[in-house]
Amino acid sequence: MISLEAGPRPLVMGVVNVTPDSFSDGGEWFEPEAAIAHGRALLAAGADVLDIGGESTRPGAERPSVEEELRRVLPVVRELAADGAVVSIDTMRAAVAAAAVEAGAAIVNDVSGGLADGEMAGLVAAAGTPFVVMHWRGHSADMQSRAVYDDVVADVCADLADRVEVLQGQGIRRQNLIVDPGFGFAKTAEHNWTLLRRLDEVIALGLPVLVGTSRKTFLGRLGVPEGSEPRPPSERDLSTAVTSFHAARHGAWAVRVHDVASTVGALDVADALRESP
Ligand SMILES: Nc1nc2ncc(COP(=O)(O)O)nc2c(=O)[nH]1
Repeated sequence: MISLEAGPRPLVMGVVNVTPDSFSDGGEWFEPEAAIAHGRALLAAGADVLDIGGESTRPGAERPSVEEELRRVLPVVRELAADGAVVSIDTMRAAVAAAAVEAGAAIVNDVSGGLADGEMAGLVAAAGTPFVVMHWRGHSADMQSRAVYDDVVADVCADLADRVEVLQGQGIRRQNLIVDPGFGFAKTAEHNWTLLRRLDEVIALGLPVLVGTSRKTFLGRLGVPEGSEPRPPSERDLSTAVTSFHAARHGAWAVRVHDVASTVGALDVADALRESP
């Protein structure tokens, strides 16, 4: 069973997207065998958890059917859980979460925090699994139109606190809840940087915090002239690792990354710099 106590070092959640169109690595691991092999490679590189997703959340992505999402993720969840890996299922659908837990998933990671499927909270409450509640303002198709805040950090924290309240009222135990500010979801680049700068305020909610900045576009725009194309996702792992270092220094519970090795290295540096107890 995974600990939800924030340790001195964040857990590393390795991303396995079994999708043809994820922004960050779309199509690379679409076949089950490739996805399983990739998951094993991430474990070998030091991942503590593997986050398996069958639906791309990139802006404008077409939603697969439930049957298609199940077809994509179940063989991968089953095989990697059978290896003994701690697997989280990245889904907004209760039916997919239920089947994945049945197949061995230990965590449900829902980018909608239970908003996209009214059955999700009951399923998670009954399953008793940890539940990642990410800050979300609607499906990717038009989410950026809702990237409007008075104070993005205060608003995101208030929204997350409200969701946590509602989910507890729907039977999910507080000690099973993890929050995530949802970098890149209904957020501009400036919103993402502000959330990172003031990460302490998210941590102050008093729940484990998952940070998912990996390969997101705001990192691709670093050092790129205004108006030019951002660097491709494959060139964003170094800056991702530095955000993992930052997350570690602020006490995040876990970081969700595509490239595990570079983040493990960054967390090793954070460990070395930590005042010895
Ligand atoms: N909890 C959580 N889950 C997520 N799932 C997908 C993506 C974006 O897609 P990707 O898998 O291609 O990174 N980002 C997050 C995130 O930031 N937090």
